[in-house]
Amino acid sequence: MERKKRRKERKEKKDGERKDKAGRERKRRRLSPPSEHEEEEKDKPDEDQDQVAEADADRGDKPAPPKRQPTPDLPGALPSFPLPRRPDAPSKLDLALQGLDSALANAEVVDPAVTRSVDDASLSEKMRRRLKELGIGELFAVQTALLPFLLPSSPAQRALYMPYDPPRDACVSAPTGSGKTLAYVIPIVEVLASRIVTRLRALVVLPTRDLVAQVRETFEAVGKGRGLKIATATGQHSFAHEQTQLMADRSKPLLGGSSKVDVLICTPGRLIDHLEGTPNFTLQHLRFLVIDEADRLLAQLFQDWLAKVLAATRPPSSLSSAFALSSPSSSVVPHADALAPAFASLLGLSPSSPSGLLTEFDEPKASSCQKLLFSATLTRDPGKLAALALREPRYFVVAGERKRAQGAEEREEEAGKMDGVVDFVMEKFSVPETLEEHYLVTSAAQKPLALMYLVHARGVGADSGGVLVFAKSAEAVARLVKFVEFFEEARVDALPADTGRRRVSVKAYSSDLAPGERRAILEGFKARKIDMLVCSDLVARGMDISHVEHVVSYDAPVDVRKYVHRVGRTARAGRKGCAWSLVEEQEARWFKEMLREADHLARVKHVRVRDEEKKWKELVPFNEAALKRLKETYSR
Ligand SMILES: Nc1ncnc2c1ncn2[C@@H]1O[C@H](COP(=O)(O)OP(=O)(O)OP(=O)(O)O)[C@@H](O)[C@H]1O
Repeated sequence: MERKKRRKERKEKKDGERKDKAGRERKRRRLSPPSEHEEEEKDKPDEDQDQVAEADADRGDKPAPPKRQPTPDLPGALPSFPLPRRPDAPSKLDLALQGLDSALANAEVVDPAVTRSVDDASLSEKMRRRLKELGIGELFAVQTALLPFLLPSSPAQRALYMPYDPPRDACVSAPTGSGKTLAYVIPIVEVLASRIVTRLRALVVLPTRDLVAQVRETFEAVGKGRGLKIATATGQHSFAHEQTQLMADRSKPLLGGSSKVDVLICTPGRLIDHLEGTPNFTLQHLRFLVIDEADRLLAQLFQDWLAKVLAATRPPSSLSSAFALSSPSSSVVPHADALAPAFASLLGLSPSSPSGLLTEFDEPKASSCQKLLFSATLTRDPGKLAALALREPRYFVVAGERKRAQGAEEREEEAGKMDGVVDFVMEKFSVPETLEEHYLVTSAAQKPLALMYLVHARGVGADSGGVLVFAKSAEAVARLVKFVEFFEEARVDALPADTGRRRVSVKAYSSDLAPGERRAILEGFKARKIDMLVCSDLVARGMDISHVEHVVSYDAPVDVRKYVHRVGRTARAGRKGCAWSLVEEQEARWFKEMLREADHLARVKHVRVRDEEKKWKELVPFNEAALKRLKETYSR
């Protein structure tokens, strides 16, 4: 009884407290106006709530504070100010194009499928004939786009000097193997073929000696029979030898310089050596300055090479500074021979013949040098491009078919066209359409076996054309070559004597080798005497070996540019090719992230290999034998 009574008292007390609280709340509501929050909750339509939720999801952070509503206008009251609105987030396109050079925003996006018959291009009869002799009947997309720009139909715009209407510069971004070399070689040969006197009129700068040799071959092939003199300067020969090859007259200072060659193909280091140390070496007559693999060269600013080269193409401020670089004895009055028009003012500046009269020499004239930048991964870094002081540059972007097709589905045609620019600006590089890409995740210990599995179970190399294998360093290259040799010995020894016992022949190609050795190995590989070339990133850029069907990144590339250049050694000039990346387990996340950021992951197939697969198991004993021998060799 007593307990029941206490329970009843407790219940009555609680009810009383609850009533008091509700009463206090009612009173508070009567006294104060409804809060903004409450009002909004009441009035907000469902749509609005959805939008807020979407915006929150977009930002991926805490829910936004509720929106304030404008106070309703009361009769006779002043109109209320509109409440501030959160601006819409800028689109990917707006962000990418922000602060961008208008020339780049207006880049010409070229469809890689576009071609043009050599007969329809505005080329000389001699050039058409020569191209056909070389088996070139159709111009590729980058050539189709660039030729009308570099070879306008008006003869005045093909002139060697254009002091009053200088040519515009160009930046060209096109996939690996798309024919960028011919896109500049053909116009240069066509324009220079009209020259009477030999002057240094075209300078092509490349990052490696091997590329210099390759581009020289192209110039010689295309320019055959046109009388142009072509030379290289890479430091492979002595400086004195190069000087004799390049210079016609070094005995007396000549204002117009002297040259035995029309076209010079060189590496930047040796170019600076000649600018600074070869008397009468001048760039004043340059009509073309080509910087191929431009992003790599612009990143190599040793010796400040670019600033010096650009300065040498422009008229100097004084006669003495004109000769400061190549002639230490500036007191000697140079002979006034054929100066380039832009440099003609130097005569008026001559300290020995001060001229008070205004003549044609005093008319301002621009340098006729047209700068042309090429790369499959061209930089869009405004700082680096600004250093080039480009003249009204035109941008040409050969955009991947796949990216354009996707764009066309989703966006307007114009926006689809912008895709190429956006991809270029955002460093999402195109690879050839004919390229198939794969990656395999493996443990570090099983990587050598994974390589040999690709060779013997997936048709990579040997019987299917050449295979290029990239390793991370010269040392890694040497080691891998030894492993493959030991593996092949063990495999072939296990075969019955009547099976032909053909081994995969393998060679190293790295910076450890002398240039002559490298050339011989490359020739052997091109002649298919070598099946597998194991190399460092030395050949990743620009090297054109047409029969390479497979590229294997034995060590994963460190960035997406390296990836693009490595895989681009195959699937060139419209041929098919396969790229394989062996990725160690601990690198897999990073590798995929790298490709995802470049919008490229979806294109690269993940290949899975099971340990119990028959072919894999068959190769295990050879792998073990090779590793054992490798260990013995390196522990000696
Ligand atoms: N119009 C053409 N017809 C047939 N073959 C061509 C044509 N243009 C170029 N080629 C061939 O295509 C191959 C690749 O050309 P090139 O080396 O110029 O490519 P690239 O764009 O400079 O590549 P990378 O970026 O890797 O340096 C070469 O073997 C070249 O001879």
